[in-house]
Amino acid sequence: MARQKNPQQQQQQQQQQNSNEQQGPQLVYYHSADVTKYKQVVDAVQAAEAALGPVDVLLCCAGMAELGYFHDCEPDMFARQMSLNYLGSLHAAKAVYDGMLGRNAGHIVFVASTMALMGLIGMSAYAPSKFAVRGLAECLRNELQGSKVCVSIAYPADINTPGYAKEALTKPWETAKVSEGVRLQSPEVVAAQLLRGLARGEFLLPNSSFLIGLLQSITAGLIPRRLASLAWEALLGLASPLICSLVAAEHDGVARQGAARRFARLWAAGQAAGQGAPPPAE
Ligand SMILES: CCCCCCCCCCCCCCCC(=O)[C@@H](N)CO
Repeated sequence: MARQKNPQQQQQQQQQQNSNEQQGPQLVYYHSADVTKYKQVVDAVQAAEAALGPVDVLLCCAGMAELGYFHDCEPDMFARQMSLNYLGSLHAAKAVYDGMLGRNAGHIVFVASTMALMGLIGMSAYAPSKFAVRGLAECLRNELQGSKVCVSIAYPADINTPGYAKEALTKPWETAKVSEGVRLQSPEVVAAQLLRGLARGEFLLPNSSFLIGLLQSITAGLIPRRLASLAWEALLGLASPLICSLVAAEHDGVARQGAARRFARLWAAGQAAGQGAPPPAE
């Protein structure tokens, strides 16, 4: 947890900011916590606020991806993903929310994923946990109208981190193949892009991948737009049904290629039990 200046309150805090800079280097405080446990998150926020003062910007970026074919995933895995990726973000937001409203200042930033905008083979536990983060962010965005607390969300694609290396170990080849279409991003580039959007106070943060930026525009939904985005989206709207059909057809083609191998065990079991139709020929 690091304390950052709230872009919306820049002017108000400029004086304090200046005096902070005069006093010396930026202060950094950390306190590790398991975000799946609400009490631990509350304790971490309290400790951080005691050390540095009230939270101006909350960045909810704790998360992890557990990938695999739906039939290989234990029911517990779905609960774990919801607990970490969704409830983890919820707990952090909840822990700072009343304080931010009390001060009528603050910024809550959710780091979701491209997988909050679309579904993909191998992502049946992970994607819904990120869709849930989007749902929460959109609810809070609307609910916070009339206050000076604001909400933003980012939908980054694959980022080159230790977590990414770890998820590769269980990533179905179809998932890997489809993800190849979007370049692996460096954490620095993603973070810099996110901060640029934050400084502009936008709900939908910009994406460092052009393609995912397009997907963000196409799937932006019921949120307000700037005039410039309206014009761009209206144009894009003409082409997007075609673009989406082509991309989906590409993804479905990859999934079909793997079906015989992916479902071999289940189909064999069905046939052995005398229930199954023979697997469709390729
Ligand atoms: C205009 C439309 C273009 C659409 C192109 C879509 C291509 C799909 C790319 C999937 C990328 C996967 C990102 C997952 C990131 C993540 O959170 C992972 N680290 C978790 O596994």
